[in-house]
Amino acid sequence: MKIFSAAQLHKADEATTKKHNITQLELMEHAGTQIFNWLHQRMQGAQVPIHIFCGIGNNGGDGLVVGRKLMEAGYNVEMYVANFTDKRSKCFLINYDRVKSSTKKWPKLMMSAEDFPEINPEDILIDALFGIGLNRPPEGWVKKLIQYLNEQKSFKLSIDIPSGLYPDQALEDAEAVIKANHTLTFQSPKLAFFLPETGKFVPYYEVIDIGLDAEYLQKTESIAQLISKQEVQQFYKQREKFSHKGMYGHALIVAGSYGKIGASVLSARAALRSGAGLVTAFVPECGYEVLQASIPEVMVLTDTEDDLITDISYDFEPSVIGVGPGIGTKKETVTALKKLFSETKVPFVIDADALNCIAENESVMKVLPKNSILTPHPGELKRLIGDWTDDYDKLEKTKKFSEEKEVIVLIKGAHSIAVVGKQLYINNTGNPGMATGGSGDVLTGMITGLVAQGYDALLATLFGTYLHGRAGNMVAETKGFEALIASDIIEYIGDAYLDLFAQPEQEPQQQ
Ligand SMILES: NC(=O)C1=CN([C@@H]2O[C@H](COP(=O)(O)OP(=O)(O)OC[C@H]3O[C@@H](n4cnc5c(N)ncnc54)[C@H](OP(=O)(O)O)[C@@H]3O)[C@@H](O)[C@H]2O)[C@@H](O)CC1
Ligand SMILES: [K+]
Repeated sequence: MKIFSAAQLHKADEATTKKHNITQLELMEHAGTQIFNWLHQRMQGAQVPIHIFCGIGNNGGDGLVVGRKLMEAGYNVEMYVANFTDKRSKCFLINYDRVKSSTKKWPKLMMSAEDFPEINPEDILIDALFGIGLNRPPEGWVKKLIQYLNEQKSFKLSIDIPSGLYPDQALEDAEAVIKANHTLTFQSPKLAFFLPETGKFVPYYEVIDIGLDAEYLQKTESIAQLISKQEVQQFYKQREKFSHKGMYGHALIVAGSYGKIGASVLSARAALRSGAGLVTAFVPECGYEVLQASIPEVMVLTDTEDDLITDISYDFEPSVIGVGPGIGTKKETVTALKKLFSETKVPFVIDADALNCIAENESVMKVLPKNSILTPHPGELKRLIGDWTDDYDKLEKTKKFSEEKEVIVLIKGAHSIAVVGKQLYINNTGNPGMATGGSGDVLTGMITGLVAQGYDALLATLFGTYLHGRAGNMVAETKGFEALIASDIIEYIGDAYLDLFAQPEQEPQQQ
């Protein structure tokens, strides 16, 4: 799904009204009606008090439409207008009048903190103060209003975006943003929903299709893409009946050091479970028995050193090399990596300590193979590209790094983001239970296993990240977040594949 900027959405709005000969007011009525339908379906006429807080722009206009519709349907509604300026939008004003003529009552005007209403914990709050037209942080009594609403225990529903948040710009005042329980957003999720500093204000959201011009949206290059099941279904390569293991590649996993041999076990097993035809693990001598005993399907090559990797040599042509988990950053390992990168012409998946070795040694950075897939967590990313001021600065710096080095960078996080030049692809699976040791080693193995099978670097990155998160979600369904460990993720890779094309269960037919 495409993620558009505020500017693009405003243009889409214009294109829609022009091309389809509908007015902005009709578009607003349609958008507000959809929010009303969403609420009505869930509330079924319940007389829970609903407080709607409207600004004076079009987001406020949406709030007025919702309020009018709810009142017409007999709900217990109170509407407030935060009159922070007199520059009210045209559609707001028309809807303001419509509220009066339909309900015989004006919304309550709020001019200062004295006008804040009393709210009970079981009441519902609807936030229509600011939408994507916010252009500076809320201040004064408006900021106080946001804080007052945040103090309430009531359920908070934001229209389009939690007020105070920019859709695609860094947050300036985290104290002036509605902490929404749920957000109903128009047409496209906003980039802010997926970034750590701003995503915390959007724990749950749903996209409401308000019918913006499909052709315009299709033609417009979005600022990012959200990768969900619908997208990854297209990536999947079906296996052919007359295929053999040689067709699914031979992955080499270079991982582990004394005390961290588990990392190589996790990566190698994950590469196998993802479908690599053959997997060989290259480990320090001390890892030999552990690997042979724990994964009989994996072949093992060992370094001459007992405790660490010092010289990576092998006697076959790997289709891909996954390198880094648990290897440490000792001088000898750095030298081995430099040699590997300069002498080998195969696709690489580079993770963990291999990334640290690159960041700490300019001579290794210089031989970083083009088209590699790098999978840093934020700490490793910082070592690679330097510090950033905010999430957007982080994305810009990563784009630059990706362009300069011609590599794919997967920034791991709650929503992992694959950066390929200027393009951003946002993963939509995973859960907080996956923040556990070894989870990244599993991902490295999975992406390596997919490249081995012939998926190109970008597809392998996106598909692997999706499956990793989906498998983690399936573990969480039975074990919860806390008990989830990295090995569990591997055990659910098969289920994650099956789930790609699983049909939803049919309700049993009534006799
Ligand atoms: N996309 C679509 O197709 C559709 C979009 N729709 C809806 O429109 C929304 C966007 O509406 P919008 O552009 O009128 O902006 P919105 O956020 O309501 O208000 C901004 C107003 O506040 C002001 N202002 C800004 N910052 C401020 C601050 N800190 N403190 C105080 N004032 C501040 C600013 O005025 P300024 O003072 O800068 O002149 C402006 O007047 C969108 O989110 C969605 O809900 C739907 O109707 C359906 C179709
Ligand atoms: K809002």
